[in-house]
Amino acid sequence: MKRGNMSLDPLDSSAALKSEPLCIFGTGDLGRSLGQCLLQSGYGVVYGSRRPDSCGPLPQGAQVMTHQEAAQFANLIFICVHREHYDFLEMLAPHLEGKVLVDLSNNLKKNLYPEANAAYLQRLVPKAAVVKGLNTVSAWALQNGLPSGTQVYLCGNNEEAKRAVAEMATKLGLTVLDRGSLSAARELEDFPLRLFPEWRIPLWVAFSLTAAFFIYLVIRNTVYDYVNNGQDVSYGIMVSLANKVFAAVSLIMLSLCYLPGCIAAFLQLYRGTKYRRFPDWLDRWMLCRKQMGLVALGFALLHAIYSLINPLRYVSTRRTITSVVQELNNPTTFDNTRAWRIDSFYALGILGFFLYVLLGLTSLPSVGGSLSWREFSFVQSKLGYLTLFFCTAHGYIYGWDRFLDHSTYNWYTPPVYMLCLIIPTVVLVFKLIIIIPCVDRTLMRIRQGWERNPLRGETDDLKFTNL
Ligand SMILES: NC(=O)C1=CN([C@@H]2O[C@H](COP(=O)(O)OP(=O)(O)OC[C@H]3O[C@@H](n4cnc5c(N)ncnc54)[C@H](OP(=O)(O)O)[C@@H]3O)[C@@H](O)[C@H]2O)C=CC1
Ligand SMILES: [Fe+3]
Repeated sequence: MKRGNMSLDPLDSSAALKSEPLCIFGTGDLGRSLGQCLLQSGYGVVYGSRRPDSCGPLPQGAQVMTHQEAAQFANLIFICVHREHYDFLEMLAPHLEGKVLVDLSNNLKKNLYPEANAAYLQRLVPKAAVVKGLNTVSAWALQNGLPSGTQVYLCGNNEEAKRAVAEMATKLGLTVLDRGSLSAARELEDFPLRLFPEWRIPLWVAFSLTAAFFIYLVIRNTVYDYVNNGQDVSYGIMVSLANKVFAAVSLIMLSLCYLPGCIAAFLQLYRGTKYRRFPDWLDRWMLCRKQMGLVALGFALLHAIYSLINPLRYVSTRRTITSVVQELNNPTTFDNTRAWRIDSFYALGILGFFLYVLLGLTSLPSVGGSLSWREFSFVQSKLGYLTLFFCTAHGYIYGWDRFLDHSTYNWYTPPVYMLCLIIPTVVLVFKLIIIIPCVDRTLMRIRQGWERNPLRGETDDLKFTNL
């Protein structure tokens, strides 16, 4: 490494930064993985370490020296050290003057310190240009190859410093989002601490529905049988009853993926414009539709597995296979209509489940990304409604002629398969209304920017939504 080749002019042009080595302080997990990526992308890497002679294996081609020496070799320095150990940087401050310091640190929990780590670093080394960023990628992901287009965030007060870091990140295959000045650092540091934010509502809905249906079924089936008929059917809780709950939750959650789209369409029709904000609750609901659908798919999968073992249990506990075969072969006991009903019930269930899986697959970024916008919206909207239709029909055929039979209403309560058909039916009826040609035409015009009452401009309320 020739020192004579490089420019020590701080915040030099990014081209100069690229030709000179980049420096990494810290030879831990992140430092090593980042160094390896940078070397693979053609950058030279020099490590600054407390113990340059005994710091463990480093990526091939990297050099290691003391912090002070390493700092002289580069203008861009990645700080891969925990914030708790930043005090050594204060002593180094004179050697870091004018350098770009990239703060990658994260904390163990929110609001652990009164100021953001990057702001603290800036305070320790006031004459350096601190850029906060890249802290959302893990050492593991760097080592195992980042999926192309992985988003990273940057913020900092020095535009040129940010540009240099952004250029380097782009070369690593990352997509950079500039979040503004260093005051955004705390927000960036909180990103890795988020715990499934988009999953919270779907999981909460799934948990609540499961608990409610489970309790409801235990009371109206198990307890009812015990009290009224003196029969102990509590063994059914583990499979039959659970299977009913999974089916109901899955169907309701699938319909909840499509209900907000219908509500939004009616709102746009009512308002006569798409340029007004949806209520916050509707926005939040729409943002978690994908997760809602995946949770619904999970429950459908459970329902499919439980349904497969359910008849086996039935045969082994209540009847023998021979008796079932005898029943089927006896023309006096064989009911053709019932057979049609059962076969249609299974066919619709299997088709519904197949489409469900297809929907789930296209929501994977690697599959969805390979589809055009039209293909994606065809699968998610048209096939989605078809899935909902099949699954709802599967439920209706299950009920068949029992909807009007008063003996199914134990303690005057409707069975779960009826309850779980309410929302899907409402959604399908809404959709039918929306696709009536005159309604559909008006909605299309609104979505293309037409306004019924253009003078009523609510410019601060602008919202462009593609449903
Ligand atoms: N690991 C990860 O996936 C990610 C980590 N981060 C952040 O990167 C930073 C480093 O994480 P990680 O690499 O996992 O941590 P490690 O503990 O693996 O490495 C930290 C490195 O800091 C150096 N160090 C330790 N103590 C001191 C000290 N007293 N003074 C100076 N340097 C010291 C050491 O290097 P040496 O012995 O060479 O001096 C050590 O290897 C943290 O702030 C973390 O939040 C951010 C995103 C992802
Ligand atoms: Fe079913």
